[in-house]
Parts: sequence; C-alpha cells; structure tokens
Amino acid sequence: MDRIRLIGGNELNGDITISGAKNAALPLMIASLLTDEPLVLQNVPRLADVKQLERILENHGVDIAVHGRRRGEDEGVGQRMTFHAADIVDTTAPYELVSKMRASFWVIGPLLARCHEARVSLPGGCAIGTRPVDLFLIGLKELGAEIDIDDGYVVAKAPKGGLVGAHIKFPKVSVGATHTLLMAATLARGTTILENAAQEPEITNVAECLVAMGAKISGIGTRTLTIEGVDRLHGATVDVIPDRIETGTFAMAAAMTGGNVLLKGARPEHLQSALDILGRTGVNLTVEANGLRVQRNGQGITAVDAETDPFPGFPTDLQAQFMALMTMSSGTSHIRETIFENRYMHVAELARFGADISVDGQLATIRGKSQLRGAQVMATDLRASVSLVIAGLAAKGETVVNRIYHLDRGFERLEEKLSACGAEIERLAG
Ligand SMILES: CC(=O)N[C@H]1[C@@H](OP(=O)(O)OP(=O)(O)OC[C@H]2O[C@@H](n3ccc(=O)[nH]c3=O)[C@H](O)[C@@H]2O)O[C@H](CO)[C@@H](O)[C@@H]1O
Ligand SMILES: C=C(OP(=O)(O)O)C(=O)O
Repeated sequence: MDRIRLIGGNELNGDITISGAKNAALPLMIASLLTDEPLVLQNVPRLADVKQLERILENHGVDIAVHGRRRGEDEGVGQRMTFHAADIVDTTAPYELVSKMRASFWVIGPLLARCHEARVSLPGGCAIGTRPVDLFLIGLKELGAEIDIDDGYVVAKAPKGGLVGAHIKFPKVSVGATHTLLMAATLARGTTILENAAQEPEITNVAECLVAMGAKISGIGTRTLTIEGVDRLHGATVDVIPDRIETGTFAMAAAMTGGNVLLKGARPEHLQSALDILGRTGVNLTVEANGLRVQRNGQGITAVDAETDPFPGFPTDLQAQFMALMTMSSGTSHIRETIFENRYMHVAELARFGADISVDGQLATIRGKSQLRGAQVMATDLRASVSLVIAGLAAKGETVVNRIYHLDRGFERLEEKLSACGAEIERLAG
C-alpha cells in the first residue's frame, strides 16, 4: 500500500489551483441517470471516488467519455466529461461497487424516478459513524415508493405511473437525502416540497444543474426546496464548483506552516464560517480577483473554539484539519463535532506527533503546543488522513503517513500541489 513521506518545517509559498469538488461532482454525475440525453460536466476532479462512480454508472448502461484539452487550458484544469444514459440496462447497483463509497447509494433517486424501480446495496464510505439511510427511505416512501430490505439491498418500486410529489419534512438535515429526494422529485407527478433540506453549495450546484436540464425548482440555496415534477429532462453543460474542503485544508496547512499561498479559483463564500474562525486564529485572509490569499502573520496561532454544523456552519469535513491546526496554538481550544458520532479517529494519530488532545463524547479539548514532532501515522478516513499530512508539514523531522488510499478518494494531486509550494513530500509506492 502506498505511503506518504514528509519532512516538516518548510513554509508554504506559491499558488495552488483548487480542483472541482468531489462532493459536487459525484451527485452531478448521478444526475445524468435522469435523462436519455448527454450531460456534460466541466471541472471534474481526477479522484478515486469519481473513477468508482464511473464504474457504477457504466454498470447501469451510462456511456462515459473524457474530452481532451481545450485551447488556452492548462494541464491543471479538471476533466470535461460526458455522461450519456441513453438506455438504462440495469437498475441494480451491486454491493461490490456501492460498498466502497457512500454517494453511490444516491443512484436510488434517479433510477426510481426514471425507471420506476431500483435495487441498491446499502452503502459504504468513510467510517465516521453509523451513517443510516432512514431519511432516504422515509422520503422515497412519501413519494409513493414501496421499499423492502432484502439481503443487504434496498429494493424500491414506484407506484404505477411513477413517483408522486409530496411534502417531506426532514427531521434532520442530510446532504445525501436532500440530493436524492431532489433528483427523484424532478420527474415525480405534481409538486414536492423538501423542508429542512441541506443547503450546502454542492446541493445548489446540483439543483442548478437540474434546472439547466429542464427541472422546475424554486428555493435553491434555502432550507425549503419546491420542485414541480416534469415529464422528462434533457441534456446540459454544467461546471463543478471548486472544492471548499480542499480550499479550507490548504488554508489550514498554510496557517500551520507559515508562508503565503494563493488558493486560485477558491470561492470564499462557500466556507465563510471556517474562514471567520481561521481569521480569529491569527491568519490573514485576503479575497483577490482570482482566489483567496492566506498568510500567517508570524505571531503564533491563537486558540479558538469551533463547532461543526450543516452549511452555513463550520463543515465537519474540515474538523480534523482544524484540530491539527489547534494542536499548535498557544492555548486550549475546544471542538464540538455535532454531525457524526465517531469522527475523532485522527485524535490518536495526532497524539503520535506529541499533540495533547482529550475527547469526551462530542467534545474534544486541545491543549496547544508550539512544536509537533514527525511520526509514523495511519490514515483512517479521508479528512483525517489529510489532517495528518498537514500536521506532518509543520512537524519537526520525518513523518510517514501509512494507508493513504483514503487521500486519493478526495484530494487531487495532493503531493504535487504541496511540493510546488515548497513542501518536502513524496509518495512511496507499495
Ligand atoms: C459524498 C458527500 O457529499 N459526503 C458528505 C455528505 O455525507 P452524507 O450525505 O452521508 O451526510 P449526511 O448529511 O447525510 O449526514 C448528516 C447526519 O445525518 C445522519 N443521517 C443521514 C442520513 C440518514 O438517512 N439518516 C441519518 O441519520 C448521518 O448519520 C449524519 O449524522 O455530507 C456530510 C455532512 O456534511 C459530509 O461529511 C460528507 O463529506
Ligand atoms: C465523509 C466524506 O466522504 P463520504 O461521504 O463519501 O464518506 C468526505 O468527503 O469527507
């Protein structure tokens, strides 16, 4: 298994181009199942999760093409891809494919809407909690679907004539359930209202894609989405938004190491709550015409508390990276993880760098220190993995991060981007 080796201590200086967002690209790819016309996605990141979802979609009969470079485009630009679901030949998403990735379960919405049936394995994804699918199933039942669980599969059937619009109030905000019900409702008969929906920028990206495909959706970007079902959707060309989690990760990396980094293409409004907190730690953040500049002011890192929340709150996907930063602060800080009940697996690994962290239920207490020491560590899940990389960049001496396949799921050309800014980082194969 590949590992990453780092020698910490170098400042980060230079430009980093932010890639397309994994968590937007995946549901956008899934939206292609809703139409028999081609959906063209631009700025798709080259990630293991994208490849895995390609396999799943191909199994349903989707033709996928990657386009070549365009005039004026540099090599750092994301992929331009066409997804063409002219004929859905199989409405089963098998365990072998779905178990690796949470988002693959979301195909259940479009399959049910367009083919009136779906058989989808219960999902996998990062091991950060129990991650049930009850909200999906409640919502799909409200749209008229009959649902059975059989041999680890969710077997869903739409009523004769297809799904029917309904008023669904989510008891809890769920990104995945919002994506899935939103997609399903576009082809349902009548009006669907999704109340207490997620309003993450990735949901907006998907909703705007669906509108470009002919869907009728109002309330985009708010907690209440209203969808007027239509008979069919058509093709469209849509850009994947820049990855706000990658943006926040590199911002925290620069805060830890010191230096001056321009995060090109970053959309600060997509992670304002995280940037507000980062600013309070003593990092200078400047919005420029082509991105976000991050500079450490050279006065150490102030301890600041954070609590994760659905958007527009502080993202749980930046919690591990922020914890890494706080291990180097000049005081004691607290982080409360409110989204996932088991998202502190990085704590034990950060301790190997000498970090002083204790956890009591949802609450982590971090007693900062000025210097971490390099260590052998084990990547446990996607964002935890990258928190170990950024801790290693700031630590004294050598760090080896083992089991890095998680990183490849969600960070495009990570070593390349960091080494271009002065980091001493390499991948060790095997
Ligand atoms: C591919 C993708 O976009 N993944 C993101 C998505 O995951 P994902 O869509 O899985 O996360 P959700 O927003 O659904 O989960 C939020 C909370 O709701 C719970 N829940 C969810 C569904 C359900 O049926 N029942 C239930 O109880 C979950 O266990 C969790 O405690 O949003 C998370 C929260 O921002 C992010 O950390 C993930 O990176
Ligand atoms: C938790 C994540 O991914 P997934 O939902 O695919 O497990 C993530 O992107 O941080």
